[in-house]
Amino acid sequence: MIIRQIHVTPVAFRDPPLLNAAGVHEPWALRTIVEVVTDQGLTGLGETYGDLDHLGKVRMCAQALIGLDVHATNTMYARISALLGAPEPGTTATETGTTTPGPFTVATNPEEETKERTGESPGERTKERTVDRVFSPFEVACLDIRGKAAGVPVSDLLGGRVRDAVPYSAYLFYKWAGHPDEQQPDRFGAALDPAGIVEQAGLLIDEYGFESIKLKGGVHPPDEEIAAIRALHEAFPGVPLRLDPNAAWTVETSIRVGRELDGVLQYLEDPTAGIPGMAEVAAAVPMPLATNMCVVTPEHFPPAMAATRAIGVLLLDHHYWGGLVRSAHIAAMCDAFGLSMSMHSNSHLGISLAAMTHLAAATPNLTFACDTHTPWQDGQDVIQPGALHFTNGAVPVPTAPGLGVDLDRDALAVMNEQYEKCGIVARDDTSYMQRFTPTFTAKRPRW
Ligand SMILES: O=C([O-])[C@@H](O)[C@@H](O)[C@H](O)[C@@H](O)C(=O)[O-]
Ligand SMILES: [Mg+2]
Repeated sequence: MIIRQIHVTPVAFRDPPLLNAAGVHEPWALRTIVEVVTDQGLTGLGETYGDLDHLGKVRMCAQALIGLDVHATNTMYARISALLGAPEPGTTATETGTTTPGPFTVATNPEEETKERTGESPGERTKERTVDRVFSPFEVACLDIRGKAAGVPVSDLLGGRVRDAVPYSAYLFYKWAGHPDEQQPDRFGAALDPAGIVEQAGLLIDEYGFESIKLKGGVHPPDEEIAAIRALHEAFPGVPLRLDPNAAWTVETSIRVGRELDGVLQYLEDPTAGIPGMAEVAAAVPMPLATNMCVVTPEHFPPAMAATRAIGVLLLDHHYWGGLVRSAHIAAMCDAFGLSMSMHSNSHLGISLAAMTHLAAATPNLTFACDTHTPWQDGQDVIQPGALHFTNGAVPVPTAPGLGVDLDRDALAVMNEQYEKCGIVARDDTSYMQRFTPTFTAKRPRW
């Protein structure tokens, strides 16, 4: 099964004004859709970030994969590494480099970003992180093809599903009623205080049946966010709750909030920046700490696990851990270290939701409900309707061959046109926020 063509299409879709520590979501979210076509006419789908710099890398690397067999993912990874100037897989990295925009709310330069995560000098593997992100959509597309050729779902290629449906959590955001320039509230309305957050939770739970709740924090002073969590606890007794301020707090603030929310939170996600700070907090609060910020590459495991454990829960994300098979290896590592697992999300479409669902279904130790931004897409998608749906907050694992989703070519064309017209080329929550609040800074820690 030789790769003959690869189509790389940037798309944009409407995104509500969701608030976070970095600012606010712009009116359009970007993604890149990858289609791999083989000599036998089989097509596989992948989805990744849409920022221009990343898109350029995906396009450049796509050319280098033509002529390879869809099983040759090691060769694909090596070719992408070489093109992006990363060290050969299996050798020691010696250079620092640039990173593509990824899953982190705050855009920092790579050196500061690494320092923040690990508390150490810039990691030497920044380029490998970029390789993982660029490689991921191609790997997913190849697995889609391999599943179609073998007549089995992707979850079977990952070891087989251990659950028939993957639970997701209601991912709540503080938000404005609508984008200020549009002067029209969106259907989700404003959520700026505990009552608004409880109302939003009610809406998402009614529509999707979610049985866990995550609140994106780091927006209001911590006491207001504690009040929102308490209000959720009261309104939805027994429903597991998580709070994620994206490292907007100092170690002291994190410890205070963690202690105040004893018995209320299932876990506290990235309260503070860096492994050393997280370790200090973890030692002083009653609940486990989770992360998608301070452990994002294998080299972060040893410092995160040393002495006092910095984290108890890892949020997996195949978009930056290098695809589905590499993510399964990370899950094995979590098992070895006794870490629990959940799944991280950014604004995404249905190809990603399908890939996330297959991965979570085939990962026995991923036992916490996963994050998803799906409700915020509000029905917009590049896949044909019907293949994925939520029942009691869970997505039944597709059983059709491959990912089990088909591209809606008309929708792809419309979303590509939206990309061309929307005028956004990279996610920038901070600058968008500063248009309305010029004094806003994404400085961390803020409280
Ligand atoms: O969509 C957002 O604003 C989130 O804050 C996202 O960018 C984060 O990467 C993410 O969901 C998280 O868990 O940190
Ligand atoms: Mg997070």
